[in-house]
Amino acid sequence: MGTEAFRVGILTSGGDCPGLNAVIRAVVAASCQRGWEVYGFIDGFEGLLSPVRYRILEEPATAGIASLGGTILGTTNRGRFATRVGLGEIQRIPKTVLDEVWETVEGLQIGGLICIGGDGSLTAAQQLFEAGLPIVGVPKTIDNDISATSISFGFYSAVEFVTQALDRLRSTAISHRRVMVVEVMGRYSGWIALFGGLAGGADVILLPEIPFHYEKIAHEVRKRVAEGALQTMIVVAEGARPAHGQLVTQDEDTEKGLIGEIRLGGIGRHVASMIERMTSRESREVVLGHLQRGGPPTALDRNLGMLFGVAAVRLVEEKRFGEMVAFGNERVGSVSIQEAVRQTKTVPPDCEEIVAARAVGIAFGN
Ligand SMILES: Nc1ncnc2c1ncn2[C@@H]1O[C@H](COP(=O)(O)OP(=O)(O)OP(=O)(O)O)[C@@H](O)[C@H]1O
Ligand SMILES: O=P(O)(O)OC[C@H]1O[C@](O)(CO)[C@@H](O)[C@@H]1O
Ligand SMILES: [Mg+2]
Repeated sequence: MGTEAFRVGILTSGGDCPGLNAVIRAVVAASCQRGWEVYGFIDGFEGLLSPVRYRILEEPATAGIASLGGTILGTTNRGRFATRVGLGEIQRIPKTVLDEVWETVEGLQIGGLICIGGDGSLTAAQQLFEAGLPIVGVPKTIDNDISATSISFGFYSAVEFVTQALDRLRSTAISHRRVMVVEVMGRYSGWIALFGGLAGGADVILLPEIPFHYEKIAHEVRKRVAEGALQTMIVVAEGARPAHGQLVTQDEDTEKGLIGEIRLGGIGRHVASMIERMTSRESREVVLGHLQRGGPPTALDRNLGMLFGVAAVRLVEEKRFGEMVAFGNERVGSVSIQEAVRQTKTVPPDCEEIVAARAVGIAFGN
């Protein structure tokens, strides 16, 4: 690296996620070990545009942040870097925006820019790399929808919260003999619904990957009532939809001109009202929403964040730009960002967890 101070940039982009601060902490600590300076850009890629906003991250100031939820750098999934606006739809970042990023990175003499983001932000990072910028990617997602890494931080923190929420909701559902419909995040992937639903003892799990039939769910509820069950717990992924129906979305942001990914949400209410109508069992819906993303990371997610941060610094040191840290074969390695964002990782309908769930009587509405 030579003796002159090397400067690395870091940013967090997309929805926030438990474990981001653990990555930031590891990047700062590992960079300091090498005598590098770390510039943390504020509010994701937006901080690279005029007026450029960054903080110089020093080692002592980041000690202890790994246990904190959110990101000390701020993040956004709205603005001038929209690349994904629906399942499989990719947009190009305007050249004027790419040119401005170039000027910032060149002007500040950033030798490597570590972009921590989900599938959309990494698609943006790939476009910056193609424009010649020294980009290294770190996958972050509560949705677990990034292929090429078998695991990413944030997911298990979200699953833990869903599990605890189901434990609580069951006792009130039992007391009132109700059907409880719990809507969870995950966008177009059902991982949070599946893993949270299994751990939390759901009776019915509705996934984007398995279009459902209301009649099948109603049949399940009636069967359970006939068998003496006091409650039925239904977990529905925000991206789940009936076999002959549409995704339920919240379009207000797009109407307000805030460009970014389509917002999903609202299917829980439809399921609860249909099931109440079809079975005459009182039903309630609960949307867990951003509670799944907030709060401190689990121990696993802190440690994963640390491993990913250290690996990202190593990629910068080795000038392996265009690569993303990835977990596979029980170790941390890397893959090209291009490869990593090519496909959304969805739940295979015949995966081990679903086969096991069916074996213990959990229904999927199909
Ligand atoms: N500055 C930005 N301007 C516009 N869109 C952005 C910006 N930064 C990220 N995005 C968009 O936000 C979306 C989500 O980002 P990303 O995939 O990184 O996060 P995520 O973990 O999937 O979380 P979420 O999808 O909830 O934001 C993507 O569609 C991406 O294109
Ligand atoms: O911050 P927002 O725009 O509400 O994002 C919500 C989305 O972000 C995620 O939390 C993470 O991708 C999704 O599960 C959810 O659809
Ligand atoms: Mg995403």
